[in-house]
Parts: sequence; structure tokens; C-alpha cells
Amino acid sequence: MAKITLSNLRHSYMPNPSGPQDYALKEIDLDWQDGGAYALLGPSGCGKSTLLNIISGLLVPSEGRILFDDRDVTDLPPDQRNIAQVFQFPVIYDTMTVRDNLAFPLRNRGVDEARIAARVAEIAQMLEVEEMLDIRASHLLPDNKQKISMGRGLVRDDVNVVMFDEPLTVIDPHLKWKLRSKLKELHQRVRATMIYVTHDQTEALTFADQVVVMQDGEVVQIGTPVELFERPQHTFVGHFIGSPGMNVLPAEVTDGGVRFQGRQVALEGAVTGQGGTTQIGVRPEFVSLADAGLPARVRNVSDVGRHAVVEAMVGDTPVKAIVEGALPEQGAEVHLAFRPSHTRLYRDGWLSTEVAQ
Ligand SMILES: Nc1ncnc2c1ncn2[C@@H]1O[C@H](COP(=O)(O)OP(=O)(O)OP(=O)(O)O)[C@@H](O)[C@H]1O
Repeated sequence: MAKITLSNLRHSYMPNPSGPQDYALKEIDLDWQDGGAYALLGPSGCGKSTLLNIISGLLVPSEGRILFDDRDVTDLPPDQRNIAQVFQFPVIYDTMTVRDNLAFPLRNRGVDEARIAARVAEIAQMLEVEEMLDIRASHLLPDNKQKISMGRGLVRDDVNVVMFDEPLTVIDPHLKWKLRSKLKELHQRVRATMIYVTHDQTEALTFADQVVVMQDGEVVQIGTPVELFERPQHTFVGHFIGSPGMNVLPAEVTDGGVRFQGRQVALEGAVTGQGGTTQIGVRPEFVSLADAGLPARVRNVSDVGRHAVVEAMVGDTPVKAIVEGALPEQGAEVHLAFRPSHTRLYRDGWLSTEVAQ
């Protein structure tokens, strides 16, 4: 397995790009450690597939280099990059048995039969498909086909990286959670460098030790799931991750402090930077109903099981709070309190407060 470095990477599909708007990927610099579990997370069109295709060698970037263990592979074709890929849809041979499907990537590379048998048994046991080994692949349900496809991606232990491109798309919703945790467990056992591409935050956060969040061709934050939740570096991360996402509220920065709807709001620490469009970001988990605070009127209460999401209007701005216990009635006059340690200022989307020492 390998460490992967993306250095000053940019890509435009246009022959003569004239500005950042013409780039599907803008300036990407990343170091992925050997054996790490990474997710590339972002909405449709943010550049995930472009980046994946550049790593696999299907696409040559307009600018920048890709290194595997410090070796420049930018100009190498896919078959010389030694990568395993699992796609959205199962890639298996219907006429072969499950056993032969799993063995195929190894046979293809001339691995001896005893080693193949041992490795296939190991992977089948990890994926819990031992009883299917002698079944012809055409007889499998789609979920199991995709499991075998994953097995084919994991069976070689000499690849630089295993890449998963939205692998749970075809999986039945009630089986998704099972395969999600299975993949995490597989990473812990196999310890290969893995990159998992998805637009689904639950998949990314369950699988990855580090999540790379992308928006509009840019990496907006790289962090552990906890870091992305606790301290979003960009309003996009706050909003995209979480359910519901972070409240992003119009803010006015004055000499006396930061105000929302005319009232001062306490932040995690000192404000940094200057100018730009200023907003306050606070997750619903850190907004509570209080005896004093911002006066608000409850617009909606939705009970989502363990807790409720209360949406209340502060002036003309809706604010969401996650509330456990007694719930207010729709239309009730309440007060909202923001937890200062988790309330921050953003300028043009980017975090603009520092943690108080
Ligand atoms: N072959 C292509 N030619 C021109 N533009 C392209 C091509 N492929 C992608 N793009 C553009 O590049 C940008 C990034 O697309 P990309 O497919 O990498 O995003 P994505 O995050 O993988 O989205 P999705 O999840 O929908 O596949 C988009 O604006 C897209 O329209």
C-alpha cells in the first residue's frame, strides 16, 4: 500500500481555461497516509469523479503531480498504477462462480493456487459469503453481487490503493447500514489505503478516519468526523454535514461585538479577519430553549424520535434547535440560547473566529 500525494493539482475540461470558474478542480494539495481510510464527500458536480479519475490514471490533470510513495505516477496509465476499484454497479463475471470471481484478480497476476485459495477463503469469511462460494454469480441478488465486487477489490494485498466510488448505490436501504459498518471493519483488518467517494455524509462519516469535504472543485475541509461536526471551517461543511445542518445566520460585526437581529451574541473567541459577508454559525445541537436569550416564536416542531427539531423565528430568520424533553407548542413565544463555545463567525463562508485560550 502507498502514501498518496496530490500536489498543486488542477483540472479543466476546457482547452483554454480563462479563470477559476473554468476549472472542475481548483488547486488541490493533499497527503494521504499509507493505510488510512479516507472519504471524498461532496454534492454532485463538486469534482469527486474528476479527482478519482486523476488518481486512477483515466484522466491526466491539466496541472500538478500525483505521487505514490513519492514516486511520480502522473503520466502512468491506469494499468501501471496498481489500483483496485469498486464501482457503483457490480463488476463481476456472471458465468463464473463466486469463488472464481474472487480469485480472478489474483489468477490474472499469476499468484499460485494455494495462495489464491487461502486469500479467497479469508476474504469470503470477512464478507460473510462463504456459503455462496460455489454459486454461479448470475444467481446472486444485487446486494450480494456488490459484496463480491467489493471482495474482488480487496482480494489483492499488493495494490497501492483501493478506491470505492459510491459503492452502496445499488444496495437495498435496510442493508446499507450493515455493509457500511462491514467496510469499516474490513479496513481495520486489511489496513490498505482506501478512498471512498460519496455524496452521503453517513457513509463518509462511518467509513473514514479523515473526510475530505469538497465544494465546487475545492477542498473546504479535511478532518475527522468529530472535527467536521465540532468546528466546521466553512459554512458549507456546517450545513452539508449534520442533520439538520448548522444554522447560518446573518451577522453584523460592530466595535462592541457581533450582533444577530440587533442582539449581541457571544462567540467561541476573538473575531479574526475583516470585511466580507459575515454570518454566525451554530449547530442546532448547541441551540437551546432558555429562560432568557434571543426572543423567538416557534414555527414548527418535528419529533424525530430521540429528540425533536424546533424551528423558531428570530425576527425574520429561522433558527433550528435540537430539543430533548418538554416541547413548546407551535406559535409559542420562547427564548433561544446559543452555546458560546460552539458559536462562530464566518466571513464569506470561511471560519473567522479563534478559540479563546
Ligand atoms: N467529461 C467532462 N467534460 C466536461 N465537463 C465535465 C466532464 N466531466 C465532468 N465535468 C464537469 O466537471 C465538474 C465536476 O464533475 P464531477 O463529475 O467530477 O463531479 P462529481 O462530484 O463526481 O459529481 P457526481 O457525483 O454527479 O459524479 C462538473 O461541473 C461537471 O459538469
